[in-house]
This record gives sequence, C-alpha cells and structure tokens, in this order.
Amino acid sequence: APSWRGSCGNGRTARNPKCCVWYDVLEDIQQNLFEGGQCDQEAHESLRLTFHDAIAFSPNLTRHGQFGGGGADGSIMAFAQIETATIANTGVDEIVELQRPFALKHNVSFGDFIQFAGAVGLSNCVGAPRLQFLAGRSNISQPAPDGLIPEPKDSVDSILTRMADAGFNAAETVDLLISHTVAGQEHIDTTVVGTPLDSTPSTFDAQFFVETLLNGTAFPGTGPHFGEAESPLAGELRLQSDFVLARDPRTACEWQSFVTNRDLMALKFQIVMAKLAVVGQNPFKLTDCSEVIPNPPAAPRTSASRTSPQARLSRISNTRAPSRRSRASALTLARPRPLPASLFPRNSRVVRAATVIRSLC
Ligand code: HEM
Ligand SMILES: [Ca+2]
Repeated sequence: APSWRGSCGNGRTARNPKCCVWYDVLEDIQQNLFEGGQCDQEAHESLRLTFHDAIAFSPNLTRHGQFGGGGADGSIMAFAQIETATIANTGVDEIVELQRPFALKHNVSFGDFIQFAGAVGLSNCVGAPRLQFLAGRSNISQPAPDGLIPEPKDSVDSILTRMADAGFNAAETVDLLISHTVAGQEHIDTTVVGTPLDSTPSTFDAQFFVETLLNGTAFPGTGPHFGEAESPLAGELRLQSDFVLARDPRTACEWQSFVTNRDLMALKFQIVMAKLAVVGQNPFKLTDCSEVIPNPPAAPRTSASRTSPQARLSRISNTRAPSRRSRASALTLARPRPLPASLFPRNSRVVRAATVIRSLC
C-alpha cells in the first residue's frame, strides 16, 4: 500500500512515485497528440484503440489449447504489422503509429499507454466521465489471434457470443457502445471520411442512443457498404451492428435506458471501461494512477436541446472544425418510457419520418 505522497516536480504530486511519469505523458499527449486537449479524431481513435487491444482475449481459444490473446497488453502496438492487417482493425494502424513514439519516448509499456491515451482523450470530451487508470502492465506480449474483434457486419448472436467469451454480458456490451457517442467513421464509406455516428461527436451525451433508434432513411455517402445501415440524418453514418443491437430484445432495454438518463450512462461507461482496461491483467498487481486523468468539462444541465440534430450535423460538415463544443442535450426527462416526443424537434423533417421503438422493454 502506497504511503508515499510526494512531489513529482513542477508542483505536481502523486500518491505513488510510479505515477509521476504519467504527468509527463499527459502534458506531452495533450499538446502533441490531442491538439491542446481536444475531443478530436485522435481522441476518438484512441478510445477505439483501448477496445481493439483489450478485447482480443479468449478463454474459449485457451480451452482448446490455442493462445487466446493477452487482452489489454499492448500487443496491437507491439505487433501492429500483424494485428492491424486484419479487417476488424482497418484504420487502427493510423492511431497506433501516432501513439507509439510517445510510449517509447516516456519508456512506458504499450498496454499502459493505450489505456492511458484512451482515458485522457475521453477526458477532453464535454460531459464525459473520468475513467480509472491503472499502470504497470508488462511490455511483453504475443500477437493476438485474428477473429476476436467484433465487426459492424456481425449478427447480435455473434457479437454477444464473442463479448461473453471475453467476459462481458449483453448489458455490458451496450455499456461499451456508449463510446460511439464520441465517434466517427473513415473506413466504412471512404467517400464521406469523418462522418460521425451521432450528431454530437465531440460531446459525451445520449444523442447516439436517440439517433440509433430513429428510422433510417438514407446513406450519407455512396452506401450501402458492408456493415452499414441507413441512417436517419444526412451526414451521419449508422453501423449495422449498432442498428441491430438497438433493436434486439437482449440489448434494447439497456440501450433505451440511456436515452433519458445521461448520468447513468456516464456512470456505466466509467464502470465498464475500468473492466475493459484490465482484460487479461491482474488489477491487484497494477498501481492506481487515476489521479493523473484530468477532470472532463461538465455537461451543461439543460433540458433537451432545441437545436435539431440535423442542424448540428450540417454545421459539423460545413465547418469541419474538429471539436466545436456544441451544447450537450442533457436528456433529463422524467418518464423513462416511451421515449418522449419532445426529444425530437417537431419542425424537423427527420422527426416526422422517425418512428421510435416503444415496445421492446
Ligand atoms: C460491437 C462492437 C463494435 C463494433 C462492431 C464497432 C465498430 C466500429 C466501426 C466500424 C467504427 C468506424 C471505424 C472507421 O471506419 O474508422 C467504429 C468507430 C469507433 N468505435 Fe467502435 N465498434 C464496437 C465497439 C466499440 C467499443 C467497445 C469502443 C470503445 C470502448 C468503440 C469505440 C469506437 C470509437 C471511439 C470510434 C470512433 C473512431 C473515430 O472517430 O476515428 N467501439 N466502431
Ligand atoms: Ca455525442
């Protein structure tokens, strides 16, 4: 148990001297990876990378005498040429190559660095929870086997089976997909690079869960592509996997629960990310350096935004500003179900076309 409480230099203190190095990493990546602390594309990709490293862990393969992957062990960075060549990891090589020099420069393990960068990147997003960060993962790993990362074309059965193998039940799988509130795509439809998965990709809010429940009406680019479903808003892309998970009886209730409870959503993400970050690791051998993770900017306590999602999206695509800190629509509405019509602005064409699933829970 750490009794040391001391200076890390520059007026910074930590409970454990092992945490000091992370202040240097923090300063460096906020300036030089996240453009001065933005919830930008690098922040989004860093969050995605935490998943792609960690989820490659399969007790099922191990039971069959094969190597099942080491989980959150940094293998995706150590063996990037092998791991990022797979279909599920399309595009992940970019953030791995951007991150690696920082890990080498500060002499921290790849597994630690990936989880740290994900937590710091998320802390730049308005309304995000502050994630736990444990340090001390070994830097020795083996290449993870292919086939362990869910793909957007996969069925709910296949996704839930894979996630269960790695230790996550159906509700926790939905909790992990809260990440898609700060997300875009570049590799599903390459003609509309940067298309977000919800109308507020720089804000950690419930828009993703609202918008994935609307009726899809069109593709944002030249779709359909493999793993893509029709989206309800121009300039937004919907993954097929998000479409089916939002509507499956095993996952729909957890999905809908977030629409009217942003705080619950933030809490569940914090909890499930703490679990994801130590897949394949012994958390009791790691050191808690969470104090280094910055406090994210708070979400404004407003009722549902009056601005229509479509208007927000048009602004995003017109300006291409990486992180216009749009006002969060904190969905603090009283009744949990059915989804209140007031969430959807009446004068929007989108909304007239939208039918919200009301019967699954
Ligand atoms: C069923 C599981 C999942 C599937 C099938 C899936 C699939 C995808 C796909 C296809 C993209 C677009 C990538 C691109 O074209 O550039 C994406 C983006 C993203 N995913 Fe997921 N994902 C899943 C779960 C997760 C989880 C658990 C996390 C994190 C905890 C996550 C975080 C992200 C983020 C942050 C992005 C945005 C990346 C960016 O903007 O560059 N995803 N996901
Ligand atoms: Ca959002």
